[in-house]
Amino acid sequence: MAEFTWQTAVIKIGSALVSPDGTGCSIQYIQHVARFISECRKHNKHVILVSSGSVAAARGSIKTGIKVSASEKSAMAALGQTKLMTLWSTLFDFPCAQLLLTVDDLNDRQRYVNIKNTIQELLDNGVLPIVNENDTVTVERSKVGDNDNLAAHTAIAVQADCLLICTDVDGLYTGNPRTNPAATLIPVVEHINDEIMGLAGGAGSNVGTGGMITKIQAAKRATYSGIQTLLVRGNDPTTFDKLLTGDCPGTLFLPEDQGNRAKHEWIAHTSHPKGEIIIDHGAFIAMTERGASLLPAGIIEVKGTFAQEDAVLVMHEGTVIGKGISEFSSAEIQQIAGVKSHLVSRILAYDASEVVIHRDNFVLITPEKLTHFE
Ligand SMILES: Nc1ncnc2c1ncn2[C@@H]1O[C@H](COP(=O)(O)OP(=O)(O)O)[C@@H](O)[C@H]1O
Ligand SMILES: N[C@@H](CCC(=O)OP(=O)(O)O)C(=O)O
Repeated sequence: MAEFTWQTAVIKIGSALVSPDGTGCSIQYIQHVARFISECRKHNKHVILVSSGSVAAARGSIKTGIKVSASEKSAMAALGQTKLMTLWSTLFDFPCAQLLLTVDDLNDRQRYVNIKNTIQELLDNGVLPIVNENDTVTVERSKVGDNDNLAAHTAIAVQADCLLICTDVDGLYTGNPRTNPAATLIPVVEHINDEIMGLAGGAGSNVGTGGMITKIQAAKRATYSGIQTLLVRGNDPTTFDKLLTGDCPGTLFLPEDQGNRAKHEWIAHTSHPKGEIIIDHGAFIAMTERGASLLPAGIIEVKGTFAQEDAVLVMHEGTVIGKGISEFSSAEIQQIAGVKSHLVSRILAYDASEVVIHRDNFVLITPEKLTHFE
């Protein structure tokens, strides 16, 4: 069994653990998770909980058709979230706080920073942050869609050093253990490649949403950002006894790359680009070989409509070379594209930055990496 240590963990609990029979919510399994969280906090570790189960908790309380409509599901989420928070609160002798997030919150730089600061403030005050997707307001296009990936985004935002995903199987198997008795548990994954992605099937219960696919996606997102990710069986109390002794049961996904900064992680993995800036060859060489910032003189064209501080793609000869935070809106860039930096303030009639994308707000991205995180 591998060993692992951590200081700040995001712990994700699936619906199957919150609602073992798919209707309502029960402390049957989550009491063990709560005991683990309380023990960790006594050892000065920071924990953020991402809890699924609001929809399952309300099943049977909202009249629905055979096929649950979007509004029925939203109503269930709204009602069930209250049940969920109440249940968790009864299991701790410290306060809990509710954070309901959407993908728009994570993609907007200002809101993302606010989420990070809010969680830090709660942790500093001894409060347990409990996160869920805001299913009441999200529509398909704005959903993270599953709490596995939401937990990974949260771990990146708070710069956690561990993502712990608790589910109803021992870990990642070579096939779905429910349907393939020959499937064996994989204790350690050093690199998440297509073969590993191919092992995952869908949800194992009628309450789960993400299945193993979203767990591996989440593990890839987190490990790309230097965050070790552990997938364990959360409905077995001995799992948490082992974790408390530093053992790690289940499947440990090793971090890919230490040292990424939180901003670069957000730029590369979480932000959704709102437009494109097409640059000339001189700017391409400067940015890819000399680590330079993007100056207005190197801009040929701007596409899309975006505001200052939005994430944008940087393009050269039809190829994405990276993502960055723009210091200017698309309208302003239309005015300053191709001009020398010392003329920018005169053209825009205010004391403006002389760079369009500062190097610290830019991440070179290969097309493969970009594809993965779209
Ligand atoms: N390769 C695999 N290894 C382990 N479990 C798998 C695999 N492929 C599919 N599964 C299924 O994924 C399920 C866990 O995902 P899910 O039902 O969404 O649980 P949760 O509610 O915890 O998110 C397991 O119960 C199992 O049936
Ligand atoms: N936001 C949803 C959770 C969706 C979800 O990801 O569920 P699961 O796959 O069980 O972790 C809810 O609270 O029901």
